Amino acid sequence: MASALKVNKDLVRERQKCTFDVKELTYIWEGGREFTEERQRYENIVYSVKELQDEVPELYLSHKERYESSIRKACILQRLQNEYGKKHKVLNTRTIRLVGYGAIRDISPFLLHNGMFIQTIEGQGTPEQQAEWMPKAQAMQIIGTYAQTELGHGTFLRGLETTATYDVKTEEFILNSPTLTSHKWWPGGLGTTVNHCIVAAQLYINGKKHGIHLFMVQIRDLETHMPLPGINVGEIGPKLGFQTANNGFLGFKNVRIPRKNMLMKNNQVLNDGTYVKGMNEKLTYGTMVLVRVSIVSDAANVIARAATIAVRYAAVRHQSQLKANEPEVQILDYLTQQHKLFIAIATSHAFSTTYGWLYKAYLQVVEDLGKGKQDHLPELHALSCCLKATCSRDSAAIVEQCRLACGGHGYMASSSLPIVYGLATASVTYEGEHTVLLLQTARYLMKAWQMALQGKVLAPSVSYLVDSLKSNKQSWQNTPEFIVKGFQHVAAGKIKDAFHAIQKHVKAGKDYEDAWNLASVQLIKASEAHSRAILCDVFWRGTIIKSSTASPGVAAVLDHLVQLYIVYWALETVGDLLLYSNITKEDIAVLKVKYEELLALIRPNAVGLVDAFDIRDEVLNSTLGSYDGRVYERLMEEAMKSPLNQEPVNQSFHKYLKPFMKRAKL
Ligand SMILES: CCCCCCCCCCCCCCCCCCCCCC(=O)SCCNC(=O)CCNC(=O)[C@H](O)C(C)(C)COP(=O)(O)OP(=O)(O)OC[C@H]1O[C@@H](n2cnc3c(N)ncnc32)[C@H](O)[C@@H]1OP(=O)(O)O
Ligand SMILES: Cc1cc2nc3c(=O)[nH]c(=O)nc-3n(C[C@H](O)[C@H](O)[C@H](O)COP(=O)(O)OP(=O)(O)OC[C@H]3O[C@@H](n4cnc5c(N)ncnc54)[C@H](O)[C@@H]3O)c2cc1C
Repeated sequence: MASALKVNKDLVRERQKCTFDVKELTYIWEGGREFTEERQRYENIVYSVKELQDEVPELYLSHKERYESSIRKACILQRLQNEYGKKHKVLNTRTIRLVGYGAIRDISPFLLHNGMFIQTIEGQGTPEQQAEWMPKAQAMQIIGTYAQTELGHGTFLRGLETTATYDVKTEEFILNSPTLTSHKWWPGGLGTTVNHCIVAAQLYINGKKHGIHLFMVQIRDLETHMPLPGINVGEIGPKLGFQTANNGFLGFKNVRIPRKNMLMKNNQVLNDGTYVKGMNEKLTYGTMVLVRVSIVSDAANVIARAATIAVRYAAVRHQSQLKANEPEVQILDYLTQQHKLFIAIATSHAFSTTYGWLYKAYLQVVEDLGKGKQDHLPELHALSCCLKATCSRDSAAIVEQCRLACGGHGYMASSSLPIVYGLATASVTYEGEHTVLLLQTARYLMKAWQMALQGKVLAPSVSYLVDSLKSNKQSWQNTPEFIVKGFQHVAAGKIKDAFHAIQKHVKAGKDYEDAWNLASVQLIKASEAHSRAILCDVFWRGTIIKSSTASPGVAAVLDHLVQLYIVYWALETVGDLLLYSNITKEDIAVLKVKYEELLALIRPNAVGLVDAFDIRDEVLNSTLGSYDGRVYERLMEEAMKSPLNQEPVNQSFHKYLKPFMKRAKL
């Protein structure tokens, strides 16, 4: 943090106004004091390494230079992380990712190694396979990625075209990419970084197709890094964001791998080619479930970054007068600005709380699966799909809202908001495209509704459907509990409507699949409403638990945030509430007043709330959002780093402009 002397006076004043203990909220936000202190300890190590500091801002480097710089830094970070793990304890993935941003600025080319390759060996490998590959992968003697998506298919996994054909004679699989569209396309690190891949391919034994399975494949020589025979590998080029993720393509021509390289925790292929089916074929998709759960946490973190930048900037920035002859006001004092930004703070807390709840459910399912029980797997799949979809989409919308809330300067790359948006919007697509995942949940919701009609016991996350089947005669109350119930009524109403829409099309003679497609806009709306009901319910209940041990000051701000989140969404979806619940026009008028009161209550704590996210300047990397609020000085300092400002006259003047002007005179 900058010394108090240099801090912008508006920020000093804002911090003096704060009514709660910022540190205490940081500990709550991060899941406990020990996590915060660990992260801070690791940050102090990482950010004191001179080699990780940029001489030239990353954005002025070429595509190739940026990649080389990110690899150099990723190697240093990995070494620091390993050393830290040996000396203290293994760092959690959130800390690794967060601190990594402060050095690499964009995505590490090792993200997929650390985020999916290792997890897949762990989740899909037999104990023998884990014993062979885990130590090497953890020590980075082998570097890998998760290569599933192809040019032709990302969503429809059953349509993947890469083949793995078992050769009984040699006890090997032969990998092939039979078409252009079967080439792997997108995997992070695949371009020029990794030497191993987990490859998703269609398994064939004696001409019979057994569907998608995962295979460990070495693609580059460990000494020379040259692609191995039969491997066609490269990088896919620049994208909207993720520039240093080193996404790549990959094709196979008769590449042979030993039988033991198929990940066989679930399904197996024996020496003689006998295929042994596992407990549930969808367990092959297990890593994706874990990453979808993690994306809820990622969404919370990405919003926290954008909110920190935008709120601090709004405290420093003065523009226009509220009253004539009075000084220009801090833009944070405009109610519309508070409306744009405070929901960002509240949403970050909502997602963080929901992640804690979802991750616990994930761990429970993993434990159950270990005992051969898979009862809660469909519920987890449904929850992870709709929450990943909703949280990633909301995060992209909120980051963009924060950027717009910074006016013109939010468009500057040096604000960091464009790069943060690039991260957020990518997550809407990767790990299961938004609409597609909402439809997966809708499939579950349709079954749940059918079960509710049959009077069967429902899983906890959909048990509200039973209540909504009973007629709801209670009058509306403007309490958080009641509004959450209102969201559940909305979700149940939309689920019911979508269900009836399908039935109507089926009765009219359509196949179920066509009826599904015809009802699919309603189906995604039902899924979204279900997500919102879950988010509000979990956030509300989670906050009560957190507040019960917090100091009064912190408990009060947590209460303001959760109420703001719930009331905001009630007002955003007021039409739905009018349709599906007992809310009245008068209740809505009361909610509008309540919302404005909450904005006023949060206003004095706005800067304190984003300070409590405790995001270091290195991670923010923003001219607008740094702790000291030296916005204008930093904008000018960063502009001066432009290569175009390193010489008084650029050569293009003599080469093009001057001759052009001369010709123009004639
Ligand atoms: C400096 C620091 C260093 C770094 C440090 C790093 C530190 C570590 C970082 C830590 C980590 C942070 C990570 C964040 C960022 C990660 C970035 C990731 C990048 C992106 C990666 C990717 O982007 S990687 C590819 C993802 N690509 C998909 O995401 C495909 C979607 N496509 C499907 O996933 C299937 O295609 C789709 C649609 C289900 C249909 O699958 P299908 O056709 O086979 O199935 P059907 O639809 O027919 O469904 C038949 C029945 O299966 C049920 N079911 C389906 N799936 C199920 C499942 N998973 N579990 C249970 N049940 C399932 C379903 O519910 C039905 O059940 P029922 O019959 O009872 O109704
Ligand atoms: C930054 C980034 C990193 C990535 N990293 C990896 C990686 O490391 N490894 C990897 O394997 N993959 C990776 N991917 C690929 C990613 O997982 C896929 O792009 C994603 O799953 C979406 O699939 P798709 O591209 O085939 O989209 P498509 O399915 O072609 O989507 C196009 C449109 O079609 C619609 N659509 C498709 N199917 C349906 C349906 N059934 N019903 C209704 N609408 C439908 C979608 O809603 C969307 O609007 C990455 C992608 C990105 C952007």
